[in-house]
Amino acid sequence: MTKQSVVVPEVTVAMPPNTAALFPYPPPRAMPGVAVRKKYLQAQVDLGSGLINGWVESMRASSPTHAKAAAALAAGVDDEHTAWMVKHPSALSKFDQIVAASKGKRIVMFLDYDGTLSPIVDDPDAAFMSDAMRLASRSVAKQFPTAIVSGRCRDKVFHFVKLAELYYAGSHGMDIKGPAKASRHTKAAKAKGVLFQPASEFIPMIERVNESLVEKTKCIPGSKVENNKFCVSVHFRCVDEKSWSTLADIVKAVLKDYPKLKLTQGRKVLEIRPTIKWDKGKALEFLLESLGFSDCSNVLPVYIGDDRTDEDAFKVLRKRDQGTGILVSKHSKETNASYSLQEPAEVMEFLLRVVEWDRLSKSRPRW
Ligand SMILES: O=P(O)(O)OC[C@H]1O[C@H](O[C@H]2O[C@H](CO)[C@@H](O)[C@H](O)[C@H]2O)[C@H](O)[C@@H](O)[C@@H]1O
Repeated sequence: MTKQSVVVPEVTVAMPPNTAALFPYPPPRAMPGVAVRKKYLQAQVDLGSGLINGWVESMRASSPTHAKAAAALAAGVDDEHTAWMVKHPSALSKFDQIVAASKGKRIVMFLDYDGTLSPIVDDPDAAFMSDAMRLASRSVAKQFPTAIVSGRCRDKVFHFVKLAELYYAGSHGMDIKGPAKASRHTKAAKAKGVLFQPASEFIPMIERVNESLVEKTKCIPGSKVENNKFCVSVHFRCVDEKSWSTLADIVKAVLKDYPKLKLTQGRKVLEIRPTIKWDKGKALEFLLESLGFSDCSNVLPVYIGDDRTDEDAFKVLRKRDQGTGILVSKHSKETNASYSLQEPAEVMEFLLRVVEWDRLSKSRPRW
């Protein structure tokens, strides 16, 4: 791939012609229980009447912090979880299987940030990464091309990670940049300075919606609006559950004036983003192409993430029948990932094992 075809300072992605398809009417009814859990896979939130309540239900179901579930898991009597682990085994216990699949292939590492490299905390501005995790990520990036793929704005996630040698795909992949300095990976792939911003025309609109949300959510204690440049997050984590529906209704009311924006759902967060067909899955494909792996069979993308928005990337891996998707979760969730890890500490262990395995592997072709 030539530099000219990779460096795209501003690219407009065609808007879907019919937004009605994105906001169906009449909306499907909210589903309780297992069905709600299955809705986990559907990141986009419908704005129709009643569905915001369905979303609130779904948010409760997909963030199982309730004592009962935790106790069942601790006591080893959660049959559903046991069955889930059979389908999505630990990437640590299946480590040999994962690295065997990479034989003769280049690993490219994709890492989500919140809940994957840093533990989930109440204050989004305090989601710091440990020094040990930073060292592990740096070691990974020495061996393999490595990208951080986050819902956060690129500058903010860089501020947390602080590693110049990585690729960063911020705002759910709507803001992609290559390493500041050329590395052996970037030299090989001629991808230094990659910049892709398919939603730049939305920045003024995002600023307006951010201001409006800040103003209108002031009345909800604990709510927080975070401007992620190409998207906006409205945080529910510190809001009393009794006020979740009210907060969701406020978001929905603001969004009514912005038909070119849509809602997606994360961990106790609603995310407002442009209706362009771009997501973490597309970002993964873009980065693979930029690295010169578009139609290659000799690449093994490994994507590790914890959230619904990461499902777009897991889906791409499944569709390509290539690579390894790893969901970070202690609880059973519908997912397109093949493996699981319980928490960031396990992610770090996995990364260090991959680095060590690669060092010891004499047969592995080098860059
Ligand atoms: O794609 P990610 O890197 O996982 O980013 C998704 C969102 O992550 C952040 O929110 C989440 O983490 C917070 C800190 O632990 C937590 O307080 C919040 O409840 C989580 O949803 C970030 O603040 C959002 O802007 C990202 O969109």
